[in-house]
Amino acid sequence: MSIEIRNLSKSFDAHPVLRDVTLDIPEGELVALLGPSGCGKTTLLRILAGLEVPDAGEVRHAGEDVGARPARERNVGLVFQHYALFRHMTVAENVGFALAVRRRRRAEIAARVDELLSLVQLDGLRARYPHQLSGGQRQRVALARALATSPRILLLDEPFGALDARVRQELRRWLRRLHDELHVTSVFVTHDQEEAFEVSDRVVLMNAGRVEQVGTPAQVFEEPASPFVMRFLGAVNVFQGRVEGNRTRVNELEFAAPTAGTDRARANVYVRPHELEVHRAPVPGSFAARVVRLVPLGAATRVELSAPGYGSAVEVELDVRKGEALGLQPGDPVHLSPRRVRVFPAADGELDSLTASGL
Ligand SMILES: Nc1ncnc2c1ncn2[C@@H]1O[C@H](COP(=O)(O)OP(=O)(O)OP(=O)(O)O)[C@@H](O)[C@H]1O
Repeated sequence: MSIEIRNLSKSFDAHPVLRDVTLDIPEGELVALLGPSGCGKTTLLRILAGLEVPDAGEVRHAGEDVGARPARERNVGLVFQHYALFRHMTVAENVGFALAVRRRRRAEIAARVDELLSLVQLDGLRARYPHQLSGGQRQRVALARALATSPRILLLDEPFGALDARVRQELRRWLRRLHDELHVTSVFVTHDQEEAFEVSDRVVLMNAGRVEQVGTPAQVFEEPASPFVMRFLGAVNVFQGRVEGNRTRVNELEFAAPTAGTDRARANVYVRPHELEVHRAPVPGSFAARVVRLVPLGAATRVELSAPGYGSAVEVELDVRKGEALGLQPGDPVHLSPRRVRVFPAADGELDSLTASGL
């Protein structure tokens, strides 16, 4: 079932938490709401579920305004980070609970529970109690329970947030495969970029109650719409520039002018660490730097450098073989050339915060 969100706003104690949020989620898509803590992801999810009432705006399911429908009539499945299972019930009883409440026939419940337990690959654990399960298994039971009534929409709020890194990774892949099988329209809240990218068809980046950008993982990473998106999606170097005509100048280097807000005299040039090339000798478009530290990261090496005029903490990520070929050592003089940059107008006050962070 598709979800259309129109101009949603919500405040708590006069503090705006959602500001004019508009979003379309097509039928069968898995969308991740991604953003820093407090940006309003959970509030948006709770409004979709009917657990919270917006101050303004509309939520439609397949075109129908569901504002007046209470949560139990919205046919949505919910999985929360700590959506505790019933402790005194077995796995099978937990999964069948919603059907028992609806007074479905015993045989029907048993068949559906079998089907769901096999779907979440927990057939063998049906007689166990929640305290006899691992955290990952519990969340799979919670998901099976949420799916019991065949909801048309699945809402997941940091479902793997309390699990350790390896289990999280396994469950992400598992959830993605499950979604490919079921195609239930799903909204997944996370503050973890990797998780959002791995699981979802599209990512909704939220910041301070607003939607900053919506796109596929590749789109938001490759074409960030704002400095916020650029900074939120991984490490980035920021060089302060001056806009001169249709160029942005950073010391001796020139880049394109920002596409929006060109009335501003200052712009920031953003370069991802893997998009900076390291050379032993100067090349056109390069600037001088000195290696401070090398950090092995497995398949890549992080090189930390200082570059007068560019910053005392410039970061480069090198493929490990390229790093070996260059044979870098702390103290080595090198030259850096950006392979790809994004240029955004500098916001008021941004210069100060960048200066404070060491640039
Ligand atoms: N019932 C409530 N009463 C008052 N303030 C609330 C309530 N629910 C949420 N808030 C506030 O609204 C803001 C947004 O909260 P929300 O839980 O939606 O953010 P979030 O992006 O999901 O954050 P997190 O990732 O930390 O869960 C926060 O400042 C929070 O303190």
